[in-house]
This record gives sequence, C-alpha cells and structure tokens, in this order.
Amino acid sequence: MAAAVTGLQLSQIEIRSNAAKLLGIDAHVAPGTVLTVMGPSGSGKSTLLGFLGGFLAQAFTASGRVRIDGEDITALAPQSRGAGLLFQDALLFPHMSVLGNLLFALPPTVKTRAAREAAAEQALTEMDLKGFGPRHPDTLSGGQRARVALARTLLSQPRFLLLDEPFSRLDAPLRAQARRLVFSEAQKRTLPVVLVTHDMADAEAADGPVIRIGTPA
Ligand SMILES: Nc1ncnc2c1ncn2[C@@H]1O[C@H](COP(=O)(O)OP(=O)(O)OP(=O)(O)O)[C@@H](O)[C@H]1O
Repeated sequence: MAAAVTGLQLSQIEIRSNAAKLLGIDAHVAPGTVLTVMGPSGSGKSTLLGFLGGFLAQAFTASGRVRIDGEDITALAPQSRGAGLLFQDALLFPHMSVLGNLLFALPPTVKTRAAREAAAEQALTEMDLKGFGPRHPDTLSGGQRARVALARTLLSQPRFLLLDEPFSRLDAPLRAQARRLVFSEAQKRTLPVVLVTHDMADAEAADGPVIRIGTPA
C-alpha cells in the first residue's frame, strides 16, 4: 500500500449555492506550511474554510474530499476533524477568565486538574502572557486577545489550522508580530495551515502557495 500523503489534501472541491457558485480546488498543504487563499469579497473564501472545518452553511452543497495525513475527514463532524480555528475576532468567552478560556479548549485526554492548569500556564508563558490567567478578555489589548486566541487554538491539539483573516483587526506592527507567531508555531508543530486573507503582506509572510478564487457571487 502506498504511504499516506502527510499534511492536508484538498481534492476536487466544488461548492455551490443557488447563486450558482462554484469552486474547483485541488491543493496539498504540507505539514508546517501555509496555503493562502485570496479572492474578492464574496468569492467564497470563508465558505471554503467552512467546508474544510465541517461547518458549511446549509445553503451550500459541496463535493470533493478533504484528507489529513491520508485520513479522509470529509464526512466527520467538526469536532472530530482536528481543525484549529482562528477568526478575525478572537471570540473569547467574555464571562470566563483567560485561564478559563484556555482550560475550556483542552481536550478531555488531559485529565487531571494539575495537568490541565500546567498546560494552560505553559501556553500563556509561550505567548508571553505569563500572569494573565486571572484577567478577563475585555481587560486585554487586541494583540493580547489575539495571542490568547492562538494559545487556545493550539491547546485544542489541532491537526491543521484554518485561519480566516486572523490579523486584520490588528494594527500593522502587531499584525506583523502576530503572523510571525502563528506561522512559527505552525512550523514548530508541523501543522498545515489554510489562511484566508485580503492582505498581500500576509501572503508574502506565509511564504507558501497562493490560490486565488473566483469572482464575487
Ligand atoms: N449562510 C449562508 N447562506 C447563504 N449564502 C451565504 C451564506 N454565507 C455566505 N453566503 C454567500 O456565499 C458567498 C461567499 O461568501 P463568503 O463569506 O465565503 O465570501 P468571502 O470570500 O469569505 O468574502 P469576504 O472576503 O467578504 O469575507 C457570498 O455571496 C455570500 O453572500
């Protein structure tokens, strides 16, 4: 039997809605590398991420296969795919502390309270947020929130990352810092990444293949 292809493989993906939208996507995202998806507003970039993550809106029908390290995950529920998500908004739970947000993301395989807290504290240290555990998200700066969101995503032990304009709310210096952090973490953890962005600087920093999709629906 042939060895499984590592990384994320997208095969013959097509997505349609009543507006006769159609994408034909074939791509291989090697571990630790970034596939950047660009295209005009409304061309279907977020929709593509929804298909990869298993949360495609009901208005769409889709075909094609998604594989991670050779495993076909196309029919799996979102929580079983191993997708780590980062969006434009950090989407932290406002009623929980930073530590609470991180603990919530940890998979149940990390069992004891001590092990869970140690993992969360280590993630905070790695994101240069030591001591931020008791704070609430609304007391953080945008850049700090973005780092908590990244820590939370990584703690969920994803097999690949889906990023939807994750840097666009940050100002230029923070954006550069955040993208370096995300890409270096992905590389360190050998995670394939699909990045949706409008920003050419993101694409350049990602230093990987770029696909440009469609015209606006
Ligand atoms: N839940 C939905 N139901 C019906 N149509 C939708 C739904 N979500 C998105 N669409 C439509 O599908 C098309 C693609 O939307 P999508 O959000 O994927 O675009 P995008 O390329 O990510 O745009 P942007 O750059 O503005 O975020 C748009 O025409 C949009 O109006």
